[in-house]
Amino acid sequence: MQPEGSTGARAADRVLILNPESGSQNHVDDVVELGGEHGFDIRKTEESGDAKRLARDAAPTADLIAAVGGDGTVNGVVNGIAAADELETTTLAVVPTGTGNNFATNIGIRGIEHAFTVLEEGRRRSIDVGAANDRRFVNSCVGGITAEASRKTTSESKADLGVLAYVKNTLETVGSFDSLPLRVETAAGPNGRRTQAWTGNAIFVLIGNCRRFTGARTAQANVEDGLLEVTIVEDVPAVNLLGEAAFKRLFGGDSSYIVRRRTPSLAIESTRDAITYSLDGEMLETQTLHLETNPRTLRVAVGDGYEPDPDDGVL
Ligand SMILES: Nc1ncnc2c1ncn2[C@@H]1O[C@H](COP(=O)(O)OP(=O)(O)OP(=O)(O)O)[C@@H](O)[C@H]1O
Repeated sequence: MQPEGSTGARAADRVLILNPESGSQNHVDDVVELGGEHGFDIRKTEESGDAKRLARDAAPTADLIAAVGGDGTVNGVVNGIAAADELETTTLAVVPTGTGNNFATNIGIRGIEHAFTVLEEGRRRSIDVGAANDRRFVNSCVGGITAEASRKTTSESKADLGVLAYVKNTLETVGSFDSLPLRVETAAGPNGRRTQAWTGNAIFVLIGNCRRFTGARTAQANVEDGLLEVTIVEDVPAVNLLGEAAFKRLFGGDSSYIVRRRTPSLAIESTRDAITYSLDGEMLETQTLHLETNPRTLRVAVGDGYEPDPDDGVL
């Protein structure tokens, strides 16, 4: 049986992986119609894990895979393409139908129709992919967010703060904060940067591939430099975190609670319990995490607004 939206001959070349439950869930008809017009074989996710499985199955024959959903769906699709070992031969397109859509925004995709224009006419760029133990991420990996706070974060807050919305919600919903006793070791990097170790109590550790953590939603990092942007939020007295302005100040340039590093790889060891990490919004619990970038390994269709190096990126 041909899957819904299939156009036969080109079906295996172009596969669209659609999460019908993402965002406000009213995008399905529009996407199925546009996908059909653009020659996509359409496969819908039915439960957690499907985006990865469908992408892994499609990648060996597909030239172009469109991930339709939010950051979690993009994450699943990228993990699936990686599991098939097809990162360098399959192009990823993103059709943003999630609530946050951080990654889509960073690569210059403005909406559903625009995404289809971009996948036909847009530039292709090869961007860095983050690896965290055996999983991949494109945007960010954040330790210290609770799974419950992550689930309860509103779309308005995500639209305002991006992934920092989860951090803010964790601060607001967790009564007494247990800080994370960590050892963070960053590898030697360019410009004479040497291996460095940081040991102490943190409340969050944030690693950005596509994203840096300055408090502004649009703080895109250079995604083609082979480096991860590491932000450690040191144990802060709770009183310093009250209110929106205080929260944004915490991540500001002159914050005394922030340690920043840029590195091609790092290891984070919790000296107590396992920590919950959010990889593009998908959870992972572990005591030891090894992170690295695979420089310029994911081919992505990008919009005109995408800038590989949004600023000189000096931290
Ligand atoms: N058919 C489905 N039913 C229920 N959950 C699903 C289904 N398909 C995928 N999922 C789950 O949806 C989540 C991904 O949602 P996604 O992140 O793409 O959208 P979102 O949360 O609305 O947007 P964003 O992450 O950008 O805020 C994953 O955790 C996945 O397990």
